[in-house]
Amino acid sequence: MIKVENLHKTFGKTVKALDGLSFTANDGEITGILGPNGAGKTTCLRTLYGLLKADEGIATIDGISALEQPILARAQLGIFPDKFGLYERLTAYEQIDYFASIHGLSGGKKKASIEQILKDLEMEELAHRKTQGFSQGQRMKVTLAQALVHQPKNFVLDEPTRGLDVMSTRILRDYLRRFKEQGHCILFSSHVMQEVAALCDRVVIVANGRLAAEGTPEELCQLAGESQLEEAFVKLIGSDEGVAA
Ligand SMILES: Nc1ncnc2c1ncn2[C@@H]1O[C@H](COP(=O)(O)OP(=O)(O)OP(=O)(O)O)[C@@H](O)[C@H]1O
Repeated sequence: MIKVENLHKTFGKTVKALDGLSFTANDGEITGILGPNGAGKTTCLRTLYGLLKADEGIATIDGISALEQPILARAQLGIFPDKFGLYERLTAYEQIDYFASIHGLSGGKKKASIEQILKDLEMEELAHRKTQGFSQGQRMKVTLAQALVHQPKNFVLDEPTRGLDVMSTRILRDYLRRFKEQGHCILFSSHVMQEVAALCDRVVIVANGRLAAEGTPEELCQLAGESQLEEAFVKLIGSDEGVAA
């Protein structure tokens, strides 16, 4: 479970990226953070990864403070970055092995974890090929495997489908649904309305660094008195700037 309470972050003297943001992402659910450009989504996620220190507030992953115990909190987290930084001279297996070692896995446990994730992602045949020349879908699978080889309970993705082709997006969506069914907590940021409506159990709408509304897509539509999430979103934040349909 990921919890954010009254999170504040100011850059320089004037840019208030987070202004008291609070929300919870539960286990067994996919939670989407939806907000226009500059709303504070990435700043919030970077605080959870331990890459940024909030000025004020609480951010916990399974009850562990990302601000006070960032390394321990980070160990409970799989992170899917917005760019796939693969080491092209290594094989897929070697890359996953490297990330497994960073997460403290070794010996038989490491081997078993790598074999499990290769099986889960149906990528055994790719395992011993160098990643140079991999298709986008294959690169995405390696990135997913790297993020999840230590079997974290929580998975955070920053605009995961940005730049992905249709096939890769489908593979990713299917995997996220399966991961959720196993009881994991999934949190992803997006400003793509269709993606959020199709995948999320709960949506957290962020605007100007604050929570504008939260609920299931249906609840948000009801709250705004609209039948489409896109219309509800525009009504709830009072603008349609920076949002993709
Ligand atoms: N390192 C930084 N230094 C200065 N300002 C920053 C920094 N990081 C973010 N900001 C500012 O904080 C605000 C929130 O940015 P953030 O990247 O969190 O928004 P976002 O919701 O992820 O936007 P997008 O959808 O465009 O990625 C913006 O005004 C941004 O310019």
